[in-house]
Parts: sequence; C-alpha cells; structure tokens
Amino acid sequence: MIAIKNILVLNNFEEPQKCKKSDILIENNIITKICDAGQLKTPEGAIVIDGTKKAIMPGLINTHSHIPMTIFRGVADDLPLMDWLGNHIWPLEAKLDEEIIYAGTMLGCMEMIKTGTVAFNDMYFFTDSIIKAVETANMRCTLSYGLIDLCNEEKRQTEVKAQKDVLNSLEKAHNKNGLINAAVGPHAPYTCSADLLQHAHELAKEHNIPMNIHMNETEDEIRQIKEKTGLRPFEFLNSLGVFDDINVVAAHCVHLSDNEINILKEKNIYVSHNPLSNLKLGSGIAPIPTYLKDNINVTLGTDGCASNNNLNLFESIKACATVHKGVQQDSTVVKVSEVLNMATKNASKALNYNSGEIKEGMWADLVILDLKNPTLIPNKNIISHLAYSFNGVVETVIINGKIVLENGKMTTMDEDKVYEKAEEAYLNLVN
Ligand SMILES: C[C@H]1O[C@@H](n2cnc3c(O)ncnc32)[C@H](O)[C@@H]1O
Ligand SMILES: [Zn+2]
Repeated sequence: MIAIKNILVLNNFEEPQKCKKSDILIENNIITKICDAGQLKTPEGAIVIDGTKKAIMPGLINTHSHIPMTIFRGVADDLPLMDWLGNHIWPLEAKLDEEIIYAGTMLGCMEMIKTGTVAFNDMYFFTDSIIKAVETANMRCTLSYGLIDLCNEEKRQTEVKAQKDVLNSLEKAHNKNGLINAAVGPHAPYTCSADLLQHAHELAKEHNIPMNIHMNETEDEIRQIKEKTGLRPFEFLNSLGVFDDINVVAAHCVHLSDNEINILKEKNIYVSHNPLSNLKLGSGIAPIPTYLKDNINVTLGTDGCASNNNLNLFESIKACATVHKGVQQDSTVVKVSEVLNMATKNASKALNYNSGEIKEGMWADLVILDLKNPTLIPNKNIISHLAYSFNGVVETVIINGKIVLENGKMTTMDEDKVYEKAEEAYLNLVN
C-alpha cells in the first residue's frame, strides 16, 4: 500500500483551477481512494509519501517507439527516411543480437521512466530480450514484432512463423502481472505484402489485440504504393479489410488525402503523432488541427532514438503544442489540454489500458513532480508548464502500484551498470 499525502493532483487538464491538494491511497496496483488533503487515515504498513510542494499527474504513455534503438542514438543524422532506413539503419540492424537489444531496452526504460513515461507501444525485433528488460524495469508496454517481407514469399513464411513464437512469449509474459501486452506490427504498407498485412489483421482480430503500423510518413512511400496498387496507402489497406474490427495505431499520418482522413474517421483509427521524428527526417508535419476538428483520436509518440533522438515525451508534447500554431499561423490550435490528453487518456484508450487519468479504480501508473524545479516556477500554472516549460525531470514514478523511481533514482536497476552495458552494446553494433 502507498499513501500519498497533501499533494496537488493534476487530474483535470481542461479546468486547471479545479485541481486541488488531496490524499491518495494505492492498494496493490489500483488507486482506491482520493480525498481532500488531511482526510486519509494512513493504513498500517503503508509506505507514506509526503506530497508537500509536489504534484502528481497521470504517467505518460508513448504510443510509438522502437525502444532498443537507444543504442542507435546519433548514428545516422540528417538523412531522409528511405536513405536513413535502407542505407544506414537496416544494415546496422542486421548486426543486432540479444545482448544489444537487452542493453538498449534497459537504457530506454530508464530514460522513459526518468522523464515521466510509464508505458509505451513498441515495434521491434528480438522480443524475448525486450520482455526480459521490461520485466526488470517493471514498465507497462504493448509489444509488437516488426513484420517485414518486402513482398518475398519465402520471407513472408519466416515472418509468419516468427510472429507465432512472439505471440506465445508475449502471452506468457502477460500472464505474470498484466504489464506486458501484445500487438501485431506489420511495419508499413511499403515493406509488407498484401498477404502479410491480411495475416497480421487476422491475428489481431483472433487475439483481440491492437495493430501497430507506420502509415503515410513520407510522400515518397505514398508514390510507391500508388504505383503498385493505384490506391493511396489508407485506401489500399482499407480495401484489404485491414482496419476492420480492431484497434489500429497508425504512426505518423503526415500526408493524407481527404478520402484517407475519412477512412481514419470511419474506422476509428488512432493516430500516433511523432512530431520530432517527422521534423528531423524532414518528412513533413501531420495536419493535427484537422484531425482534432474531425474528432479523430490523436496520441503522441517519440519514434526511435535514431530519428528523435531521445524518448522524453515532454519534448514531443511541447513540439505538438507549438509547431501546429506556427504552421497554421493560429495560436489557438492544439490547446494545452488537448496535447496533454494525447499523451495520457487518448493513448490509454488506444491501447486498451485502464490508466491515463487519476481516478479511483484506475491503475496506479503515476508520476510525482518536485515543484522546486526551475521549469515549474512560478508554481501557479503547472498544467501550462507541463506543455510549454517543463524539462521532464520527474521525482518519483509508480507503475502498477510499485515505486520504480524514487527521488530521481531507479529502484529496479543499477543505473551505472545500464550505462556501461549500453556503451559496450554500441561498440559491438558499430564495430
Ligand atoms: C521496426 C522497424 O522500424 C524501423 N523504423 C524506425 N523508425 C522508423 C520510421 O520512422 N519509419 C519507418 N521505419 C522505422 C526500425 O528501424 C525497424 O527496422
Ligand atoms: Zn517508427
């Protein structure tokens, strides 16, 4: 049990004036009580956190990452997507092994936790190593294996077999404490055959799990699909039935026609907006204000550390809250509450979680901020600061009712060892 006393609860992004100091009780992995400050009787044996001069917010949820790619930080800067992937990232990924993946995932979990992220939706390879690291870190996640067949029948068969093993591992991991969840991850329309996309869709439906896919990131890939199929990517996948009856998290969604935006609406597709990756790779800027007007579900992601180059979701929040104002020359678009909801409750809905808000009965996935932080002062407008000024350095993080970061220190891992292993992994990757 954890009792948090006299803390400012940031549970209403729309009406910041209604946020007040309260006491919170966590039992097992659930928030069981929220009451006025001073009203909670501390249960015997509870860990007590004094929340004076602190605030608590829902933990952030990153809906698009490639967590082991922390090891790729800085390896291929200032290149466009296809050159970056084909000539730099994929050749290096051919050298990956279980140790590199484990080291990269440990570093990624540490970075996310220290910057207030409690859960992430990931697509990568070597899923067993990722599971091992995430279990050590005690993070919540939805993991998918990146399916790529480049329209080659032999490769498709290997991918289908690998996918089966991955789902078995993920099911076992999920059964331990529910922290690890499965998704299917066809990489993108330009790397997957129609058969592979349909196979992934069938699996998602059969297992009642989401699909995680890169969509319409660049004009170049859209041209490729149009040449091959006569249709734009969303139209092509829709014609295959790939969006039917499942939750789809579509990363990027930078360049969409009006008809494709209608497909987003009709099929209730969740957009994972990755503004910093799109800016760095020169891909473009997604029309988020249009999506918001159309009531499309928008969430936020970082993408991997070779295109961002960090996993601090507060940076993506600020980018999202500012870049669209500049592009549209309209400072009223993408409001603070909208962008904070993207990183919390919208993401929770996309991934079928019970978090993203601070309410009785919800999972205890929470982040405590020390208000004695220069980027949060004056302490008056904290919710505005979360979007525009906060540097992301959080004090305490609770995931599934367990304290994983305490006064800025990881409780689940030896930080120096993680840094050392990540340096070693980098050398093994590039040499
Ligand atoms: C899982 C595979 O996805 C690759 N990847 C990482 N970031 C991106 C991106 O922005 N667009 C397309 N593909 C991406 C990663 O390197 C793996 O190969
Ligand atoms: Zn990506």
